[in-house]
Amino acid sequence: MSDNVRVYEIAEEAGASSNEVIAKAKDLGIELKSPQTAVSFEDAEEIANYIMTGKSSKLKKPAAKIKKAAPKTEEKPEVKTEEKKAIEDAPKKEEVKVEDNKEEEKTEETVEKPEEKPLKSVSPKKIIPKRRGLKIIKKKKPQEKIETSNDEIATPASNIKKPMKSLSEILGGNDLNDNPSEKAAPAPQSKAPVKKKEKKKQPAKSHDHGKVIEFEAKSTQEFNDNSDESLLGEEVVLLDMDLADTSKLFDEPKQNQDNKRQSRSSRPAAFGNRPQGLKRGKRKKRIKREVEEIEITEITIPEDVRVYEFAEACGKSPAEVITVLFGLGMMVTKNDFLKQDELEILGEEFGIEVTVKDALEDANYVDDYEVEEVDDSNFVTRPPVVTIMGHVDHGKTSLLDKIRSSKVAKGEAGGITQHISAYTIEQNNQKITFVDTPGHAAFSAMRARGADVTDIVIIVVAADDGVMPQTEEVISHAKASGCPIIVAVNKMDKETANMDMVKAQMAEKEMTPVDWGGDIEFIGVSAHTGQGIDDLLENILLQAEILELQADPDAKAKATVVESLLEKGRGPVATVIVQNGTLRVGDNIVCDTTYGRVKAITNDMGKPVKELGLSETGNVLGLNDVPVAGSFMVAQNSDKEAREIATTRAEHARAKELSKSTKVSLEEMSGLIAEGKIKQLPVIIKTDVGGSLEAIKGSLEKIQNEEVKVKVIHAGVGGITESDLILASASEGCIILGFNVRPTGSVKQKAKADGIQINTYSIIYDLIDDIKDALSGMMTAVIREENTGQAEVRDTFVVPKVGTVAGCLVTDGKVIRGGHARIIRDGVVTYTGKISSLKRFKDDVKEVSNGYECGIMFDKFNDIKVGDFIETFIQIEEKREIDL
Ligand SMILES: Nc1nc2c(ncn2[C@@H]2O[C@H](COP(=O)(O)OP(=O)(O)OP(=O)(O)O)[C@@H](O)[C@H]2O)c(=O)[nH]1
Repeated sequence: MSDNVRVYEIAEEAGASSNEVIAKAKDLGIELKSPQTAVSFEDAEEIANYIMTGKSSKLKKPAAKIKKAAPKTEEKPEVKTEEKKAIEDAPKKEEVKVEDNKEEEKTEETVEKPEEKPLKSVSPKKIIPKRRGLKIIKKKKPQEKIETSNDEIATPASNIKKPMKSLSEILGGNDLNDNPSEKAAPAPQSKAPVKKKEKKKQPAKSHDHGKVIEFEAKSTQEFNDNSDESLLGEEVVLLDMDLADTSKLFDEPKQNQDNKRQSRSSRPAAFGNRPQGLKRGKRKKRIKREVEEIEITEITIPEDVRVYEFAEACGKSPAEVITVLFGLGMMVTKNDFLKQDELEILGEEFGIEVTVKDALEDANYVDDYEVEEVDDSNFVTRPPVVTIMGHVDHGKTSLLDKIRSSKVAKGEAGGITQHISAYTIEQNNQKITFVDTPGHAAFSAMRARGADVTDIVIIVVAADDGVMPQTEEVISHAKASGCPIIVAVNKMDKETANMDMVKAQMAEKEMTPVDWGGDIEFIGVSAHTGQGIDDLLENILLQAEILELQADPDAKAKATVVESLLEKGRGPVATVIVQNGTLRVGDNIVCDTTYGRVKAITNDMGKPVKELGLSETGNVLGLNDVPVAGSFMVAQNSDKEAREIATTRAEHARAKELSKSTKVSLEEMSGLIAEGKIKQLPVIIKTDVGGSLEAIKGSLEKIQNEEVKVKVIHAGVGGITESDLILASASEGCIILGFNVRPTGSVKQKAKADGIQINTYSIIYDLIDDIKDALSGMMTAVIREENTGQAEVRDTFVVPKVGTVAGCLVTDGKVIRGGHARIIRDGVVTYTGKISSLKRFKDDVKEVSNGYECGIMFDKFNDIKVGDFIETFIQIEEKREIDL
């Protein structure tokens, strides 16, 4: 009740301007400065009433009240007629009002307010108008009520004297049949309404609220005399409406509802009583109702949505979402990301259609490119991109070298192709781009990527070796790529070369040669002599012709990154194959999460070029970071555009990474619990090129069993830096693995000082073997038992304060002091422990051999019986190796 009302609010209520309000307030002796000035509710009511009725108790203070009371008696007939109407309407009103249970709240407000009034103004008359929102109507006999109400009004004096009732009193005393006179108590309330009604109906509303009680009461005495019991069996309806409202209930139901809401406002009754109410309270209620009423039937959410975000979108609580998933055995917390299947389940459960929005919708630069740039009207034939795959040492690099007449293999550490590289050659004035893939199994992921940009796959099989395990793997990858396959049977120069053997083995793998009725071309070649190479190239071109490879050379460039590295002095370098358009120096490019401007391009021969055409390959400089091998490089209209796409994608990638770390299924949870035993070897991997990085990371992550595993804390392209050392020191036992990178100067010294182990490698097998050894060392040793001997208990001696000594004969092997032993009685092991004392006669001995007698005592065990057998054994710790 201490709330204040601002002038503009009064103006709004009274339908006047703020200035008018200020002026009228002045008449009442209330000084108001501006529309923002706050006044008490009492004053506000006075002012509003004064504006609307032209009358106010504040104009003539105590006298006015009396005056008001007086005309009331004269005017009562008028009141009565209205009241009569109300009573007549009452049964109808009941039906409507009964629905609104919240009416009780209103009555509480109305009772409190009048109680305050007597403190201020002496006369109870003043109080009575404050009562509002109470309408006590007896359900039956409405006619009687009219009569009684007439009588009541005839006794205004008693009403005036009547002190204000509490809510309970009012409720308890409104048996209208028995005590109609008590309703007279609020009679003075009608003074204001009566006056208002003299002028016009509208303003009267505010003061009519309390009248219903009034007209049904006969006398204050009766009112008081009423007991709660008197209401038993009667239906009492409490309405927060005045007479004017009552009529509106039927005429304008909507407006009436509004009134109901208003009256529920926490505003003081005197002012809040007004039909229009104050806006603040009103708005609140409305908003609440609207929220409740909205039924969510469909939602659109981003791909990575957390439980609480989903719950919010559905208008549910996170607990409801968690409960549903929990019921299905999925353990989630409110911060966990929801998977696709979980979203589907939840959608079904809540009856909500869930649409998953692509989080990268605005940064899907590859899709956008396809839509905007690819125009088949400009298509021309493009050179094929060929990937050579095969088992290690079957001669992929040698073959490519022969084709290009260069010796790439020589420079490679350990003679192994460490990463994908691409080259373009010309055959009969037609270009062919080759992609060389490494032979090691660790690079299988990269091979799969290689096949993605590939038009034709060449599987190299050594004619002397035939199909090897990796050949089989390669076949699967090649088939999965859907590309035409050509088998190059290499090393045909060798005496042991056996084309038919290769064909037969390949046919077993559903790679039937054309001359055997299949569809795979087998070309015998020799990387050494150059035999069959032309034939191979001709075949490639033939296949390309069949494929009708086409692209638009005039479009903006789209290329695939087949390799990436960080080069000192040059920055990030991406080896790309152009798939559409022409990539030029100066192009603004985006490459997944990286972006930049093409600073320079070098072709596969290392020569600077201005542009790369269709299917051509080269190294691109100018990206802000090392891109992921396999990502698409697309030219953008502006630097800003490129940056925005890359930034959005980088943020999304980060969120994804985060989501991975928080997503835990029930299955994983139990795994994690068991993981208390799992030992992790934290590593940081640094490599010279992106391809090696991924391959090493992938291989290391695969090295794990139920007990040990590698935990890659960080993996990056580039040299080992101090920040790597900081990262390593934060993780106990972390090893830094450098592949083709080495720590220098301060980094080396700091690592030594901090005791951080840095292992560098140039051969991937060595790195993997080292890690396997390290993991094996971390595995718990297996304890193996080895029986050493057996002794039979022939006698027992109890030595006071010492224990029982078993007099034994060693029947097998030897018994060792301090060794482990089992006591076997009737074939059952009754004790397992350690031999604490071993004697021959009186002497302590270390061991007693087969056929000799001895005295044996056990550690804290004396229950030894004649006829028991003592089996002795030793425990041998055996180191295990990680088995992969
Ligand atoms: N006799 C003979 N030897 C060959 C031929 N092609 C390759 N070699 C030899 O086979 C070995 C392996 O050749 P690479 O070209 O390195 O084989 P790769 O498949 O590229 O091997 P990785 O790079 O380790 O995957 C080398 O010693 C070559 O000299 C060939 O046609 N005839």
